[in-house]
Formats: sequence, C-alpha cells, structure tokens
Amino acid sequence: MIGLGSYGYTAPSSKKINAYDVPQGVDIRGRFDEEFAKILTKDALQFVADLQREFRNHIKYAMECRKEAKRRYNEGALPGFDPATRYIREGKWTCAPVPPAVADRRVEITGPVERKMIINALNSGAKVFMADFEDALSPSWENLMRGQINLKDAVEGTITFNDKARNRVYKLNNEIAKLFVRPRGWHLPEAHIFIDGEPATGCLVDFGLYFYHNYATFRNTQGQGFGPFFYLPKMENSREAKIWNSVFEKAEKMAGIEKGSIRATVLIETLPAVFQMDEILYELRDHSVGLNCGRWDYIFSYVKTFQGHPDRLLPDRGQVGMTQHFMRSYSDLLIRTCHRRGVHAMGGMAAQIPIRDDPTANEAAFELVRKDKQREVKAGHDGTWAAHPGLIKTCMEVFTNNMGNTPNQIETVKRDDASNLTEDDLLQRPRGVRTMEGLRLNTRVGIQYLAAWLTGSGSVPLYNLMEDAATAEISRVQIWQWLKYGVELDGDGLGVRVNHVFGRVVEEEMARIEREVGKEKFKKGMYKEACKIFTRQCTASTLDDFLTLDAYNYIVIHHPKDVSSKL
Ligand SMILES: CC(=O)SCCNC(=O)CCNC(=O)[C@H](O)C(C)(C)COP(=O)(O)OP(=O)(O)OC[C@H]1O[C@@H](n2cnc3c(N)ncnc32)[C@H](O)[C@@H]1OP(=O)(O)O
Ligand SMILES: O=CC(=O)O
Ligand SMILES: [Mg+2]
Repeated sequence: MIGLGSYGYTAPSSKKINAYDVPQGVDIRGRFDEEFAKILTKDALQFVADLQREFRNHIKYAMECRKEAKRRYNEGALPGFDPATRYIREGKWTCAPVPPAVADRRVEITGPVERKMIINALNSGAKVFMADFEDALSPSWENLMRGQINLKDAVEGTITFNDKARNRVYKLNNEIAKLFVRPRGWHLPEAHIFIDGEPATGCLVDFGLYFYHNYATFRNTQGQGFGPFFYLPKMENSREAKIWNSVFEKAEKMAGIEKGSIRATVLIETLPAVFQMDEILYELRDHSVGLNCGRWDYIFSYVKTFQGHPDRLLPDRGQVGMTQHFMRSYSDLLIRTCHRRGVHAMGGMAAQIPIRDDPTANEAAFELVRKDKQREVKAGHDGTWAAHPGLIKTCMEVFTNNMGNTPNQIETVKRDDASNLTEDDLLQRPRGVRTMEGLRLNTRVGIQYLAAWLTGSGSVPLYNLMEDAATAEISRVQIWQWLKYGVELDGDGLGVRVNHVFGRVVEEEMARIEREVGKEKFKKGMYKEACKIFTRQCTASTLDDFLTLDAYNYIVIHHPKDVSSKL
C-alpha cells in the first residue's frame, strides 16, 4: 500500500510519483518529502506498526482508567496511596544500577527538537540534553519529521546548521551533552500516520522512529553500551509505566540488544502519580534512571484532579512555587523514593530566562534560579533542569558547590525523614491570593502561547519567562476553575467576581497584546484564533483534559483526499 503526502502526487505526464513506501496497513497522510522518506522507511514504519498493534489495547485501557479515576475525583474522592500495592512500597528492591554514562546529570538542558537549538544544547556544557517532542514542541508534521532528521544527524555527529543571516555555521563540539529524548504523552494521537485505519499513538511514533534509526550508533558513541535514553511524560498510574516497560522490551528484542539497555526517567508531573512513585519505578526497574519533578504539569494536574472540588482553588499562578507545602512534600518524597531504589531524583525547571536589556532584572532572575537550585541540591536532588544555555553556569556552580566531585547524591542523601510524609502533606491546599493582575496575566500568556503553538513554536519567551505547554495549561485551567466557581478576586482589594469581568479582560488583553507585538505581527499571527480556542476552553462547562488536544486539530494537514483515488 502506498501513502501519499499532499505534495506527493506528481502529474502523470512527468511519470514520477513521489510516495512513501509503507508496510501493509500503514497510511501516511502528511506531506511527502524526500528527507522525511529517509526517516519513514518501510522497516521503521513496520516497527512503529508492530508497537501500535501490540500495545493499542493496553493504551486504550489505560486511558479508560484515567477517565474512571477522573470520575471518582469529580465525585469528591481524593487521590492517595493504593493499599493493593503496599507490598511494592514496603518491599526491599532496587532498580538496575545506573549506567556509568549518565551517573552525573547535575545539569540538564531541555529544548524542542529544533536544529539550531539541538546543536546549542549539546554544546552548552550541560551534562544532559533532553530533546523534546512534548511540552516544548508544537507537534506539526513538519516539526516532528524535521525533529527526527535532526536527532539522527545529532546522534551520527554530523548535524550542522548554517545561519545565513548571521553568516554563522553551527556544528558539534568535541564534548557534548548526553542525549535523552522525550516522546509525547500517551493521550496524543499522530493524525498524519494511520495504522489499520486509526491514527497512530503519538509517543509510539516518536519513540519508534527515533529508536529504530539511532539505537546502534547511540550505544556505540554516547551510551557506553547502554541506551538510548528517554524521558517519559505525564503518566498517572504505574500501569502506564508497565506499558512503557513492555515497549522497551519489545524494542530491545527487535534490536537484539540486552534487556535493560534502554533507560528512562519518568516525570512525576501528575498529582495521582505522586502516590505511585514506587510502583512506577518497580514496573520500570530494569529500565529506570530515576524520576523528575515536572513541577509545571504537576501544578496543572493539581487543578485538573480537583476540578470538582471548589474548596481547593489555586491562588495566582505566580504564587504556586516549590516552597508551597504540597510542592515541597512532593519533591522530598520523590528524592526519598528514588534514592531508596538506587536511581536519580531530578529537580525541575525554573521558568526564569536571561533578560538581555535590563541588568537589574537579569540579576534578579538569576538570583531566583540560584535559590531554586540551592533548595533542590540541599534537599538531595541529583541534578536539575535549565531552560536556557545562559543558565547552565549558574546551575552548575550551585550543584558543584554542594556535591563536589561526587556524580550524584543517591548514596549520600537518603531523606528517610520524608517517609513520614502523608497524603495530607501531598495534597495540602496552596496558600495565597487571587488578583485581577493574575487573571490578566493568565489570559495574556495563554493566548500568546497558543498563538505561537498554532504557528509552530512550542516554547516561547513571554514577559521574561519560559512558557511551554505545561505552563500555559496552568493559565488555562486556573481561569476555568475561577470561572466555574465564580471566584472573587480578593488579593487586590477590588473584590470583583471573575465571571463579571472575564469578557472585558479578554478584550483588553487582546488590545494590549496587539500593542505589544505590533499591528503587523498581530495581523499575520494567529492571535484571534488562539483567543477563540483559549476562551472557549476557559468557559467550557466541562474541563477539556488538554489544551493541545483541541488545538491539535488546527495543525493537522492531510494531503488532499482525492489524491489516492486519482491514481
Ligand atoms: C515545563 C517543561 O516541560 S520545561 C521543558 C520544556 N521547555 C523547554 O525546553 C524550554 C526551553 N527553552 C526555550 O525554548 C528557549 O530558551 C526560550 C523559548 C524560553 C527562549 O528562547 P529565545 O528567546 O530564543 O532565547 P534567546 O534569544 O535568549 O537565545 C539565545 C541563544 O540561546 C539559544 N537557546 C535558547 N534556549 C535554548 C535551549 N533551551 N537549548 C538550546 N539553545 C537554546 C538560542 O537558540 C540562541 O542561540 P544563538 O545565539 O546561537 O542564536
Ligand atoms: O515537564 C516538565 C514540567 O514541569 O511540566
Ligand atoms: Mg511537563
């Protein structure tokens, strides 16, 4: 069977048909490109199709379980530790030893799978680069396929980028960061690849194509016999980790490499998952290199999990930091859990980025990052995330000043005190106030982020902070929650109800965005569409699970329907 891209059909007179050569049951509906075809080979697609066929029912079941859990939380239940898996939490087991290649992960830079950024990130001096198909990437066909090409070139060491405007050629240094890849979450489809008549699962496409093309080279050049390495996002329950473990085993078998070669760090970034950390590590115990505090999605998940609980409304987004009791408890328990099981407890991302045109504000931003990293390393984290190459030195200094030459703190900081943390600690209501400025900022950031996402950028600087899908989600669900429960903005003495002002706030913030970005950019950009999608989601009677699921429909571009039938 042949799948055609939108530009894949060449008129019969030219006698040339450009098409992806696909295995039985696979249909490519994204644009044809000769470079993409080097990634979408028949064998690689066969591997993705094998994964899809073996795991699709497991994934569907896991997504149904998420819905069932949501129903229970909406009826008033609270997430908590599962009595049925107490034996795992109390058992004396450990994960497989950490591979030497990634023992030291004190600073990890993250970024989308964009060509120049990949080179900059690998050269940044960070120990690890997490290349992102997830929060930081708008998953258009072009971005995904180019991302795969870029990663293949990076693993092969041949990646270059020619910035003609600046007359600068980018290439890899001799010493580069170790590469981790973060595929999309389980919930996201890949609408440009159909398998047996259904869209493929996004993360199996990301994982499958990357693994297929790179495992051999990666293990030789980067992994010292291990790898490839992954980050796994947005899981809610250990049954989802079990699926990943089986995916890894199948991949290892296909490749003829030893079980336990592939390693992954799971982001604990949903509220239900904090009660499943041992269970997640247990399922992945042959393939784990730790857990990471994905703080931004975690805050988003707090709101989502408690969408039916009017007594748990969040204060302004800016006030929900890592020093709130529930956030600190989550980080402490994560460290204790990981170190008890012999793996890394990774910290998270401070949202501040360098501010070029204001030295005072820049120093203040660096100071916030410094403090955040100091808190992390002193608590016992083994490493942290940096959003920008300009922050690596600062993060590195903090971790090295505290850890010296030891590669991590797995053996030295056990945090047994955190074993006393209770469900109440992990769920404690965040303290703070809600303000008009908080509402305005959420609106302005949410709309601008979505406008960027719709035009291909999944991570952007806004008001001197890094914004990505996770931070934008907080803005969205916070407004939804405040509207749903008719919240009064109590923090600035105005005492107005959000419902009474939201319409006006949207209009005023759109006007402000237009002023800030300029009329030309505003007209050319997708701000109006973004505003429509964002406000629709904020005012929906039922909370959408993900901002990007609905928005994804706007970036799917299928080839014309009649192309195949013309042949
Ligand atoms: C919640 C989470 O999931 S966090 C993880 C997901 N989020 C991310 O990964 C965000 C990563 N960071 C970024 O995308 C960017 O830093 C942004 C969008 C926040 C800011 O980007 P910009 O405004 O372009 O940064 P700026 O103009 O200061 O960049 C300066 C240089 O650093 C490079 N750079 C900036 N951030 C990164 C990065 N994360 N990785 C590699 N290079 C980077 C730029 O490419 C640019 O390179 P150049 O000088 O060779 O042209
Ligand atoms: O992925 C990281 C997060 O904070 O969300
Ligand atoms: Mg996240």
